[in-house]
Amino acid sequence: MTDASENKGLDAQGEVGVVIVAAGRGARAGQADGPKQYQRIGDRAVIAHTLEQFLSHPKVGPVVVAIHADDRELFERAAGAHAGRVLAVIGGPSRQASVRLGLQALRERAPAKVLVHDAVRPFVDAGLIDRTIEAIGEHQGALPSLPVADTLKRESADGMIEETVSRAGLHAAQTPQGFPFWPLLAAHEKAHHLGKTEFTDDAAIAEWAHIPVKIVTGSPDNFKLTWARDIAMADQRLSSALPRFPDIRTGNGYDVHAFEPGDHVTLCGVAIPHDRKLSGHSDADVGLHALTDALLATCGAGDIGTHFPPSDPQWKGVASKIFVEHAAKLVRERGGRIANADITLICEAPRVGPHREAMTAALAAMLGIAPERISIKATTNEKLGFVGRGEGIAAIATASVIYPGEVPA
Ligand SMILES: Nc1ccn([C@@H]2O[C@H](COP(=O)(O)OP(=O)(O)OP(=O)(O)O)[C@@H](O)[C@H]2O)c(=O)n1
Ligand SMILES: C[C@](O)(CO)[C@H](O)COP(=O)(O)O
Repeated sequence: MTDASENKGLDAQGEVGVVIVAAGRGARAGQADGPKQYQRIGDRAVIAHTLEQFLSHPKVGPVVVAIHADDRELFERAAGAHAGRVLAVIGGPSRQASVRLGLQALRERAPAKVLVHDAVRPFVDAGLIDRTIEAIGEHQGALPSLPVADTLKRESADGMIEETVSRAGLHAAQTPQGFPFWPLLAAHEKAHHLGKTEFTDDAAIAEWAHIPVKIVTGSPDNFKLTWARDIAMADQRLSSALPRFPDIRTGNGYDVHAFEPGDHVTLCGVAIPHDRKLSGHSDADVGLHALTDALLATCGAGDIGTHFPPSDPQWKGVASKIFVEHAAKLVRERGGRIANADITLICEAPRVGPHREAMTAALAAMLGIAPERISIKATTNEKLGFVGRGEGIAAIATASVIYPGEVPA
């Protein structure tokens, strides 16, 4: 459970505890693969978003989450690192029962105030939490709500309109609903003992127990995920905003091969007639070797020698295409998408220009990306050094890959 050290969890009147109810089955949302609080929206589960809002709030102290007995694993997986910062208790057969059990788990800690929130309202924000906490008095609860905007109709048993109901003074209730801790716990326990189980929110129990409740301004964003379409809408909203810190990685590679007697060189997958060949264990395609290293570098997967040791006879004379395709496969297995690849060949001869198009097409096929995402350039070394003396060919390569998720903080 979170602790209240260093003033965290304290407001002017004392500690603020939180009960998040997450034990429902989500029958109306009808998700086949688990209750709505564990559905993924954006990059995390609904409940992870909700927990984050409370756990990052400076006035929030101990947090209890009421979960269903069948959902322990789901909860721990969905809440991730947050799971260790809250107390998970088993909820009851109704929201009301889950709230009571959550409040009872806070009894020992006895915070001055308590907020009760639906796990399935992931768009609660710090301002709303603040407004609610501030409005809680020693003998008064606080309810965020919005005035009803639509005209209201009562339906008759035969599906016709029976009457138009005035919306004057009507509000749609949201959570978190805030209360002084002891009066709310007492009201819940009394209702339980009297078998009163009809309350759909805590403000209704407070009303029954004569605890005055003040309205604070809710937030239109703080909607409850009730139906499947609400989950889809929440996901769309978050996904369109993501990612804020996209995980774009760049890798580079460098390789050199010396000339030896022969009649062609293979560069970027294309055989080019020449008066010598490049020496090497494989086909010595220096451009593809540099690119293989660049791709592997984007996911920390070692280098070409790690995967294809020159000491291994099975790679003797093979086309270097298989090295690049292997590296691209490792990238894809990690969810990566290759954004572009850029190779510079450094040689006095042969001339690369006439083969550039064929090289680009070959690389596009190896990487499974569009040709315009590939750049192949060549330069001489101005007759300087080993390249300038025509002793061999060097290549440098850069690859950019976008991986799923965000760069961790
Ligand atoms: N026995 C229950 C029932 C509901 N809740 C929680 O109360 C919140 C609001 O309830 P609702 O939207 O009605 O959720 P469900 O009960 O899961 O939905 P449904 O009624 O469609 O089954 C949710 O966070 C839900 O997990 C709970 O903790 N315990
Ligand atoms: C608590 C609540 O979210 C306030 O609007 C609502 O009452 C929950 O009701 P439901 O019947 O469980 O959807």
